[in-house]
Amino acid sequence: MTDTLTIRRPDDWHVHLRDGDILRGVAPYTARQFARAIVMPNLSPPVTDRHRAADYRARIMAAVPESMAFTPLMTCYLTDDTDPADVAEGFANGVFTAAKLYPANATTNSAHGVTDVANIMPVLERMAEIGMVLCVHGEVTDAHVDVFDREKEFIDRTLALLVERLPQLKVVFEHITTSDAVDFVDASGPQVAATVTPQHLWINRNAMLVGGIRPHAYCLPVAKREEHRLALRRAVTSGSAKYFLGTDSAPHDRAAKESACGCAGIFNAPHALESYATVFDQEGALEHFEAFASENGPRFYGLPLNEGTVTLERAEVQVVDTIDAAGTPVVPFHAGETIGWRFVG
Ligand SMILES: NC(=O)N[C@@H](CC(=O)O)C(=O)O
Ligand SMILES: [Zn+2]
Ligand SMILES: [Zn+2]
Repeated sequence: MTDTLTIRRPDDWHVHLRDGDILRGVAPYTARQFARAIVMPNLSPPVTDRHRAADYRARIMAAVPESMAFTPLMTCYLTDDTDPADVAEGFANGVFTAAKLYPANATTNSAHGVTDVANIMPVLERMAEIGMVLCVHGEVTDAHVDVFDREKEFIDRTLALLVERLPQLKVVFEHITTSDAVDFVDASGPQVAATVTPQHLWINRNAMLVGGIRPHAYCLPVAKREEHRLALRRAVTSGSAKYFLGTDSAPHDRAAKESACGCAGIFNAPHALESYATVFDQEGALEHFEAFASENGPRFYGLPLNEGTVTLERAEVQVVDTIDAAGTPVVPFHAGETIGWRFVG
């Protein structure tokens, strides 16, 4: 049995660091484990152009202790009015690493998102030309579609057509939650990849709804049936280069989640790597963990692999009930539970 695990330093290809005080409270948790992170642009107001992205990047750098070598990789929040030239210039200048498609009103702070992918075709065509990655929150927002079917519907109505229309465009289907998404990614060419969160590998929809309604298990896309969780576990541990680590760590004030209309999002940054490692261990697939955490992502994005390593050891770690994120109480994923791996550094 392996009792320590040393891997190339990993990256997080999808994280919400927020802004203001809570940014200072949460960013060090990500910077402690990951060399780089793709930072989501769904602030209020959203990060819709290269100037806002450069300013936000500076605020993130200021929030991370200097002793931590961490590089935030910025994304452009696409709207119906995004200027292709601004996106391309931001990419050329190294301000943007990717652009983010939020279907309007699909999730937290997505009201300014795209109402119809047809509206951003010129931006997407330009991105395909310059090799810039599109990150996608893949859910339809049609009120008639059941919330558990929104990811599958998005594949059928939007994503399949987009990939067919722009075969060169690099697309990350983010935080996938269904076997339908796994099937789609597996059947697509090498320009389509996916991230998977720790929570979707750990919980199914029962975690949210059995024995009481549990707001800290609520995120979007919502956790699905057990068969989907198992399909996600098989996908990430298969050794396929199409899957990589993206936590979707999404902190919200405890009170905003424990509410009559609780916010979507799970704060998993404090023990993200240990949570994933435990899954790979349980599946007998630790040999594929390093590629998932540290290699598949940078190769897909066309970025260098990190130098340096991190080490995990087999040990019982008790996860605290609440974290004080610079004044905001936030409940972490696995709160009150024990995880079987410890992050050494
Ligand atoms: N995942 C979530 O449930 N919430 C995210 C938004 C998102 O990634 O969809 C957030 O910003 O809170
Ligand atoms: Zn999302
Ligand atoms: Zn997210």
